[in-house]
Amino acid sequence: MRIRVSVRKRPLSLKEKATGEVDVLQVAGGKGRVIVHQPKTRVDLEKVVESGVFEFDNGFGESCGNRQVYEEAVENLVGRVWGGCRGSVFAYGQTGSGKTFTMMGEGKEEGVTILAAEKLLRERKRKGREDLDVYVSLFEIYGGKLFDLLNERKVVKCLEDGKGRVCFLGLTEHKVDDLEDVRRLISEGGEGRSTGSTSKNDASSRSHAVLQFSIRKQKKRRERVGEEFGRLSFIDLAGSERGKDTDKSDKQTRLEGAEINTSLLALKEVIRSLALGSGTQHIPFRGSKLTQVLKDSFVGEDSCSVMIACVGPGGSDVEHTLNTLRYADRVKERGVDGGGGTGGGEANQGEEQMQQMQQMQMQQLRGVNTKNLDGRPGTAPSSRGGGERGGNLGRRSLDAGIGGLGRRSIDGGGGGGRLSEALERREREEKKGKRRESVGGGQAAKENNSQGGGAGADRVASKVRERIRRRSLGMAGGREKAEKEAMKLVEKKIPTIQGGGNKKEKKETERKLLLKQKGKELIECHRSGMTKLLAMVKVEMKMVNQADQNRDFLEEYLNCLEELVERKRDVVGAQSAKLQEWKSAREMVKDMGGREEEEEDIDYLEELGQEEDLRLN
Ligand SMILES: Nc1ncnc2c1ncn2[C@@H]1O[C@H](COP(=O)(O)OP(=O)(O)OP(=O)(O)O)[C@@H](O)[C@H]1O
Repeated sequence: MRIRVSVRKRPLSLKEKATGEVDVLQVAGGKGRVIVHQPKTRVDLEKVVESGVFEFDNGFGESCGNRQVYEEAVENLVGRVWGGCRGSVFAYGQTGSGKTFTMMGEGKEEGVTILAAEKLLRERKRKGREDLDVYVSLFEIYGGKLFDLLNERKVVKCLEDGKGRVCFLGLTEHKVDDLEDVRRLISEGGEGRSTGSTSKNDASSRSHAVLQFSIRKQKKRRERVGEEFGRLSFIDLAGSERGKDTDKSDKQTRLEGAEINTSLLALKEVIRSLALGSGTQHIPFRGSKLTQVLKDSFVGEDSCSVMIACVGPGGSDVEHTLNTLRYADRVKERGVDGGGGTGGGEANQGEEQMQQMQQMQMQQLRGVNTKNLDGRPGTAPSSRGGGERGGNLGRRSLDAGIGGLGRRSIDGGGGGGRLSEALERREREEKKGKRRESVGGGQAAKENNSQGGGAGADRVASKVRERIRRRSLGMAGGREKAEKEAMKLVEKKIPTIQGGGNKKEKKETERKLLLKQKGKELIECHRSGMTKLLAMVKVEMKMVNQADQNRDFLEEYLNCLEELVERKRDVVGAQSAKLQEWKSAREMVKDMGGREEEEEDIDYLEELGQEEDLRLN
């Protein structure tokens, strides 16, 4: 599996220009080098600009059209489909960053999907492959379900055949002979897509849209459809967003936002696992509908993918832009050959995987070839800073410009800065004799108490213990009450099941069931997150000890730490997405006059989430 990663910057919109937005993004001459300038005010009120440099396979500035994006990033993949390849092109980015514009086009600017269709149809003629037909299907993934956008939004099932290949039950495929057919189908399907409004985009796509071109052999007698020869999927992912972007939106939009983020995290997790593993590695394709659908594009020797990371240039979006670029950077680093795993059970990724990751980091470090802006071999690893206590690495005053900064200096340098600050703090605390252990989740803290677990970890552990105690008391003393409540719920459900309940009751019951389901998912997600964190803590302990004993290990240590922090963010991100889903479901129940039965648990989880955030920051 190979992933090419490109970045596309859109121009400032009229609205942004009117509000005086500053362009903080520079794409250097189509080479794939992207520079982000992030204005900041330091604690001493000095204004500084942190500049970060990222490198990708391609970079497209605001003056590049869709055709250039297509020719440089996608065309090659289209050609490979005629060799039987299963490929995918996916656009990732913040809401309003230009994903739909790039994929589907707008006005006279044709999207890369149309341009790819043009080549597919042209090649068919040129190669004289009239024995093969081109089919188009278009569906969206919304709320964990698939809807056929070319067949009145009928529900489609995503299954696997005996050979482990993904197939779509109930999805209509439309044979196309010319480009007009494709244009018509795309515009027809686009009308049925779920859209909503966020603070960043008035017509935001609230679903992942998947346009598939299937190359099929002509069907033989008795066959319903011809055998598939190759497949090319274009995925216009729903916008990644932060709670802030949807905080003024309605519950539905927030619930959608949480689901979108969950599936994007699952996609990242899949790519990460693919790059880590050999064939025996578990790949969590079942983490979301999106990853189940994309499975074919990621496994197998003939699979190939292109990611187009879309970014906005505005200063107010710089956090988003950095998030997108970091996500893309991870995909690029990970998206290498190998990754042939077909996915087994939903096993937890434990210590073994972390060790593999550690090894891989070291290998990467040995082969690292980072350049400074001027093209000279750089010193990025050391500029990541721990050894130099580089709290200010990657920071320059406005006058100083950006020259000479290492790659990913915001990410790396800033991270290094945080690390060195933390090290300094630790030293200070040690001197005062009140060093606090700052690693580990609740469970981990419990286990690590013998190693001097500090107040933060203790607090989490005591909360867990308190919760377990309260639970057990409730079970011992309140069984009767619980049974009564269960009966009440069943009684409420009976009229609905018998079809005799009124609409309101039915809705209320459905919402309560949804709330219960979301609660269950939240707790499962929390539990698996804790297991992952625990595995990470074990690796961290080893790393810290090694780095303490052997200073030569410091650079490897910093790289591993960076990876660990990223993984912890993912775990916390997944937990807060699930928490958000649960909260939206709870609000829906409250609206119907329902009671909050699990408030206590959630207060606890919210607090835990805040603890995690504190620990990561
Ligand atoms: N490269 C570009 N050139 C000119 N205008 C662009 C470009 N990219 C995006 N735009 C404009 O920006 C706006 C938002 O773009 P678009 O709808 O494609 O964003 P999106 O990433 O798909 O958002 P969402 O995830 O919310 O659906 C549109 O009005 C579009 O015309």
